[in-house]
Amino acid sequence: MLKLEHINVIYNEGTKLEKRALDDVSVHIRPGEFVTILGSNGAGKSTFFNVITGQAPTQSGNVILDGKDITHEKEHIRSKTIGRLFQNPAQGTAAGLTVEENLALSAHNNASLFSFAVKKKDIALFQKKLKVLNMGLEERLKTPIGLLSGGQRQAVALIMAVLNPPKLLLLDEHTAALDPKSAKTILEITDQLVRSEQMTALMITHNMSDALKYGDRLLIFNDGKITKDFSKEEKEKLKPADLLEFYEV
Ligand SMILES: Nc1ncnc2c1ncn2[C@@H]1O[C@H](COP(=O)(O)OP(=O)(O)OP(=O)(O)O)[C@@H](O)[C@H]1O
Repeated sequence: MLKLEHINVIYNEGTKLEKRALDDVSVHIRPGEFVTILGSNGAGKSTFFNVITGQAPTQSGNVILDGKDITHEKEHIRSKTIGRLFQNPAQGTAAGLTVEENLALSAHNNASLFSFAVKKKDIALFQKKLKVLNMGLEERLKTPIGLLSGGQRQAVALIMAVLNPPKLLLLDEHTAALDPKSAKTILEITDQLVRSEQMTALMITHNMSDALKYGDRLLIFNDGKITKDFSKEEKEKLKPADLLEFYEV
């Protein structure tokens, strides 16, 4: 589904600030896999996502999505098939627009300046999708999204990301800024949506329990490399404390 072959990313090459963020990374993600990703700060996890979305320049290597080499494809083209959620829900939503206008933007694929115009038939769909969250957000379609709490806003961002299910969903510490209860709710819904829409998803987290509980494969990054690749069966035998030894300090 997604293949990265011998990816190298070096920032500030040839200067004192040179940093090899990804060091000959190769990995094959199979269709429908839900992969969790752990690693210390600076290990290269976000750069890995940035290479997939086209936001990080690669020195060498190839990115192949569904058999197509997208290494040189522009970010805005890739964003049509690759969805991404960030730690800060503000990054995925427009504060000045209402909940329904934000959803309309996603539903109409940001196709024009007026994509946020809400059509009558949209309303029923948005209410149905928001109801799944069990947060009462289906009653708040006319609320400016900036007035929602972080957890509520991230929940809407999640629905926006899967309204037209992407081929690949990248979750970049998307619950890290939320309180434990909201984080749990968002993770449960994420898991449910990934499964029901049969999406391929990659999720970066710093929470070892979540990395073991969710998904069916676990990758561990260290110093620009994938140093561990646990299958579902291997993952099921691990406890959070077992993972500490795989972190380099
Ligand atoms: N645009 C950039 N310019 C220069 N260096 C960068 C840039 N982006 C990342 N780096 C460096 O590349 C390395 C990998 O960073 P990256 O953000 O991918 O790590 P990470 O595993 O996502 O870390 P964290 O868990 O802290 O988010 C770090 O040393 C970082 O400082």
